[in-house]
Amino acid sequence: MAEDGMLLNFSIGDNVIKPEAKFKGGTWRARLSAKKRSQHIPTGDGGTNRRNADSKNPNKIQVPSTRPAKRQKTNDSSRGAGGDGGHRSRPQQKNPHDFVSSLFTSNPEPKNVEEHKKDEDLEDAKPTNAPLIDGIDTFTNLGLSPQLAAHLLTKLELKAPTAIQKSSISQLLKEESDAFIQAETGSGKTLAYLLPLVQRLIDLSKASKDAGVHRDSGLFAIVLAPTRELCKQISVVLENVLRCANWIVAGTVIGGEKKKSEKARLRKGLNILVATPGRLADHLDNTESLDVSSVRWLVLDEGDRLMDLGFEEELQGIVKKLDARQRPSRIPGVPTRRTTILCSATLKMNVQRLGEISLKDAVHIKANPADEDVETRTKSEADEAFRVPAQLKQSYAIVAAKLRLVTLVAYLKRTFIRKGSVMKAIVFVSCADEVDFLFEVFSRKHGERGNKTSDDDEESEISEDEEEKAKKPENDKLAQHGTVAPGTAFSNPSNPVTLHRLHGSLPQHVRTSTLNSFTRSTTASVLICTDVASRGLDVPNVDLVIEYDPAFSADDHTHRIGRTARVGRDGRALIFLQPGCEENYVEVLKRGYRDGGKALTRTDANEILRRGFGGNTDSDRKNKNWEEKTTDWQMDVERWALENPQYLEMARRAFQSHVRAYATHIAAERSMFDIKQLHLGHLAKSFALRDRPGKINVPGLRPGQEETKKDFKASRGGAKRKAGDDVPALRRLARMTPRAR
Ligand SMILES: Nc1ncnc2c1ncn2[C@@H]1O[C@H](COP(=O)(O)OP(=O)(O)OP(=O)(O)O)[C@@H](O)[C@H]1O
Repeated sequence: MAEDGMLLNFSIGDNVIKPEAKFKGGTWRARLSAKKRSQHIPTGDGGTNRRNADSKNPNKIQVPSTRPAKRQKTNDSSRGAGGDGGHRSRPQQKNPHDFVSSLFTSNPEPKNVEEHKKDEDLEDAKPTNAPLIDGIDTFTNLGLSPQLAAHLLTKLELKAPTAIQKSSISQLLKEESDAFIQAETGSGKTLAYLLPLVQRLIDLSKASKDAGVHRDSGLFAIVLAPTRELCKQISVVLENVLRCANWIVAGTVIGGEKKKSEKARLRKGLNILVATPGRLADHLDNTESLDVSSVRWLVLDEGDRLMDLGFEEELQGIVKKLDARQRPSRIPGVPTRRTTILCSATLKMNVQRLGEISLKDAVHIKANPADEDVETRTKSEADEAFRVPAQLKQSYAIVAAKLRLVTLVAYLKRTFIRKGSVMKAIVFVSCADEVDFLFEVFSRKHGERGNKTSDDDEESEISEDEEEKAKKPENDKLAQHGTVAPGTAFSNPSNPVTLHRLHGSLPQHVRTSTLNSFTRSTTASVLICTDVASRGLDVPNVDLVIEYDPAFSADDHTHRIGRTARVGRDGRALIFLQPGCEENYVEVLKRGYRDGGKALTRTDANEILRRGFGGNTDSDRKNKNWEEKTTDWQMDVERWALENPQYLEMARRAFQSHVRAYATHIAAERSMFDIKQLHLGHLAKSFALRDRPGKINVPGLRPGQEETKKDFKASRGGAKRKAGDDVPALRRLARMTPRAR
């Protein structure tokens, strides 16, 4: 049943039916309280005592409430979990099971009622990031050597270039000018800059027959990327391409391993270096054997992100050192000036600032030169312009704060109901603590539960199946690290799902192996992660991206959903928005499409719950069984948290970090993600909390503002700034602990 425990307990005979007594005499107040006492309306101690007495009565029966419960009540606080910040005193409850769920009451309604377009009603849009299979455009036509083109075809199975590869290969092979490469996510931008680069080095080898190009010839190109994961990925693509020109040597310096081994690699000699800016800056200062005098190509992959993460100063330093140390090369054919290439799906005009550091008269390379020209649009239009692959089906669900967790689990249950329909899904959240919390909730073992639900017997089969799977040697280590586990919350006997978690606070080797495990997985898998996995990562077969917490900026959103619908494949994305100001974000989502957002649909939040927790029949719909089942699931998670102190602490931390992270949406979007509009009590419920944790150090919050401001100032003063922290103070604050990526 939906209610967890009793609403009213009373012994039969004494209390059930009683003739209504008449009260005469005394003041009206005395008459009223005598009447209330006779009707068992608890007043002060008397009520509590009666309840206690009744709870000991073996004849007690449970009577469901006829009145909808308005607010949750907890046994450990006088503050309402409804989150009104009030301090009304409530009778103390002795038992955590004496609790009334308010999951479906007092939820705000969406302000915009929109016509529901169904996914099936949408026409499939033609992919905009697929290879050009018209037969006219081939890698050889674009100027790549037959040897390299043959290698791409036979060894890497790349039959034709994508549109951005077509534009950039021809441009970068024939001209020395700096360039911005801007194209949708998953359109093959990595090869768009690597192929011309490798071709130029192959050409150099041919031009200098005597000396040839080998590892001692000098470092000719540096590729910088913001994260280690991305650097590793770029380096794998590069190694694969270089298998047809194995005299050209590439290497990485990205940190996370001993500097000594990186130094040894640099000393041996490299022709192409892939690096993170911080680590490269370090080696430029401290590693004598790193000779950059011959560097003629500098690529800044995810150039806008490099700016975002506050790498600006480091980049400026790197560029200055490259300029100062540049010397004429002894290898014939090496260009005299250095070419800088910036690359991203969301390159906007603000990146010109980065351009001013290092780019001169840069050419803007776009996938389709006939596309509307950025230069011809106004600055604000250009700033707003970001495109998502046309075949990507995006939807949004307006989900009330209290219903967020149950809606997520319902959606995932439904997604994985049948084997094979969805292979991999990524769930993005705003902070590391929330990743950890959701991972625990969704991989709960039965021993850790509170009360058993009727579904448990069915689920125990899944659990055994899943445990078998987790025994696989490759997952063993990760299971020990606690980053891979059976996703018990949405697995079913015919389709066990493996759960992964990833964020920036995990040790690097765990991050790498968790990501590898998810990438290589050939069975149903879910990755819960922060934005550490949003940029550039190329994981095959991601069918679905869920933005459980909206991204901190529209750009980040573009990159997140870009993990699906890559190189012409289909993909779906769902974003959770709360009723109220967040609904305005739909307009931002629409801007990502050329057609004004026809491929953007609204998914009904109740429908998600009904399909996840109930059935599809009309009677299911009518009798609202799904509401009870949903409430049971929620109550079960709440009990699990209540009964396990470490999980309760985890839930509280996740809630607090989430609220802090919420305050760090970019200024331009803060009116849509307004922290003052957050209903903290309701939100607590989606963290399995019956009461909202008391103190959250976020400026701008309603209760305890003075105290909050003090805390904010204190933490700002005392904060140690980490590399990669952002410039605005608020974002820095949020990154100190909660939003480690
Ligand atoms: N010409 C091609 N034909 C088929 N597949 C390709 C081609 N070029 C690249 N790919 C594949 O497309 C995938 C995406 O490439 P890549 O990661 O370079 O995209 P991207 O545009 O950089 O995406 P993001 O903006 O998300 O970083 C990779 O798996 C790559 O192997």
